[in-house]
Amino acid sequence: MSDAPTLIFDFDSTLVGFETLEALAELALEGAPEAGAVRGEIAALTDQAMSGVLSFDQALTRRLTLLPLTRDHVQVLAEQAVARLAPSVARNVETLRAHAERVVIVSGGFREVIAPVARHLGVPDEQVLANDLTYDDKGRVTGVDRANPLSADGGKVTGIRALGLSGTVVMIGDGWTDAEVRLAGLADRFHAFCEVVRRPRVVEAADAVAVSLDEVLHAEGLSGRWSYPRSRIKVLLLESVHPAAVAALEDAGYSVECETGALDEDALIERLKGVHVLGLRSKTGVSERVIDAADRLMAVGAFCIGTNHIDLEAASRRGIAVFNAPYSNTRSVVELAIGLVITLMRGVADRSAAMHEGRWNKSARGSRELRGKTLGIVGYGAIGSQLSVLAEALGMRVIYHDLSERLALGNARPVITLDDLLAEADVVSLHVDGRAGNHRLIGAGELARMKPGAVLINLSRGHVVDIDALAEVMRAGRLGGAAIDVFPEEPRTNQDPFDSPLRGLANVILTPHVGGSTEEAQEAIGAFAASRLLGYLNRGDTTFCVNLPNAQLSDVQGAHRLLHIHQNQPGVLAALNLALSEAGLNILGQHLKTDGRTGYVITDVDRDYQAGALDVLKTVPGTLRFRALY
Ligand SMILES: NC(=O)c1ccc[n+]([C@@H]2O[C@H](COP(=O)([O-])OP(=O)(O)OC[C@H]3O[C@@H](n4cnc5c(N)ncnc54)[C@H](O)[C@@H]3O)[C@@H](O)[C@H]2O)c1
Ligand SMILES: O=C(O)[C@H](O)COP(=O)(O)O
Repeated sequence: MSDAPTLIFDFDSTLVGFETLEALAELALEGAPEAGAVRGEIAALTDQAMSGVLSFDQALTRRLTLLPLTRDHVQVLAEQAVARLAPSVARNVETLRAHAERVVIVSGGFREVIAPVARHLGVPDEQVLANDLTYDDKGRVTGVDRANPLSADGGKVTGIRALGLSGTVVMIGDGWTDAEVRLAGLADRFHAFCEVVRRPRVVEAADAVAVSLDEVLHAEGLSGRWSYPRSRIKVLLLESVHPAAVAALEDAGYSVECETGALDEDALIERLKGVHVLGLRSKTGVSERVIDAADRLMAVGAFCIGTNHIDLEAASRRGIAVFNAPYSNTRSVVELAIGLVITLMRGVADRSAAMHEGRWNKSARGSRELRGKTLGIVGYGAIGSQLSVLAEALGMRVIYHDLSERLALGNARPVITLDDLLAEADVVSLHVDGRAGNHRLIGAGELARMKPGAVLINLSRGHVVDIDALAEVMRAGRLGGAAIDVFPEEPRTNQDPFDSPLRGLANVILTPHVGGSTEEAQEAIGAFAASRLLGYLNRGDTTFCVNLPNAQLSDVQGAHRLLHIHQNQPGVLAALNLALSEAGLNILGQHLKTDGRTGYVITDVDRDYQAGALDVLKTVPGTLRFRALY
């Protein structure tokens, strides 16, 4: 520990995510009519002091004068302080505790607010340099103890100098007074800490810029909670992935960038440079070319059910894990399917359109109840089987056809062939997956086999129905109606035009791929897919991964975790363990999961090994990807 650096932390906007005086202003001015204006003045004074354009002493005095502060306000903030640590500090508490004897907190803020945080981190009292508030006999704040050097300009420099620190000293903070410690020669390095606030003048004066504590710990050779600073792991989310996902990934410390629309192949290749994790929905294709061009990609999150637009084989070959959200929008699709059955069987869409054009057409002709009618479900997976339950509850008879053996729910009845289903159903609803073999599963021949007047619904994938053939059948009036939500070619963004031979046809409902687009579903997908990605990034957990062997893993405890993805070929595990043993690593636990093409070995090892010992694992024949977590 003796050659470890001393870390000097600023408090406000560094260890915690707030500025003390601004937070106290919130408490002291609650409900006051002038609150907004006073808070604004305080924030401006803080900023001027932290950027070095106003002296610290002046800023402190003027801010205290503006506030009717009491001991109670200070105590309330003190009680909140530990819960308001900056995110990267909160996740590195253990590391800071382990290093606490070489941690100093220096702040122009107040000891009463800092003390609980210092205690939480195990930092001894004598290593906390801060101002002491003074009170009158009614508990009102009168100012700060002027005998304390921290109350004056240059107070941090004076306080740190008085400590007489030896060895390497590292200053970490967001303000100009922190930069001054380095400029006074009292620190060997200054990290401008920008997780909470970024001040250009401070950044310019810094030796390094850190958007998280992970970065600082990594740069200073102190093991943080993770092997690689999370903020350097770039996540790119396309197609307006729900903010819940953005928040979850950012809260965990990763750097997230978002785009609203989908990207074409060339644009995606360009945009993926340096990206570790890609998130998308159904519109962005991830081809083999994209996978091969990606220089850092380790995981793809499909924030939807379908993964047919991602080359899973190519991803497996590169050891890139692909996740989806298989159940989060199931119910939304089913509800829309039910709505479409009723809407088609009553001709609601055309009647509504006529009314909007000023035409009144009251008639029962062609309108039918769904009670007692036969619903034919093609693809009895998650959506198909859920639809079966709801349709029966509405009085429909349900038959289904699936390539695999599926449990019949309620009174639903399996039929062996698609043709049998088409011949019997009044409503045909398609819920097959997007595999290539389902291309034009419903073409002219299948449409001809449907009962005259029956209706067709496609909420699965656009390539499943031959759209030209369907348009012809609808024009000929052979079918009663059709509702199509998915198309062979779909616009990438809401600004792009849409065209289809189905436009303008009677009792044909066209929806812009919104089967799963409900607020509930999108939020659930955002949370679920982000949790899968985080499980993989943080623990190596591959539960619900669609292209690599699934391994459910707990957090790494007291060990380093080595994740090795390889081609499933004989001898890899033996070679890996030989390499581990030759590198002097002590295995604490090991799992091997394989599927037809890939193997995944998770090895927890004792933390006591030589730096560089792990490099040899990348050379084990068959290795596709290797990473270490600690
Ligand atoms: N419109 C939307 O917004 C939307 C939303 C969610 C899902 N989807 C799509 O809905 C479809 C179904 O989703 P899911 O979650 O139920 O999938 P799933 O994988 O649970 O079920 C698909 C079922 O189809 C069966 N199947 C595949 N090909 C078949 C064929 N040719 N004949 C008969 N059965 C076949 C499979 O065996 C499986 O049981 C997928 O294509 C998915 O991408 C669309
Ligand atoms: O696969 C899915 O879940 C659906 O097709 C929904 O896709 P979307 O996220 O692009 O709406």
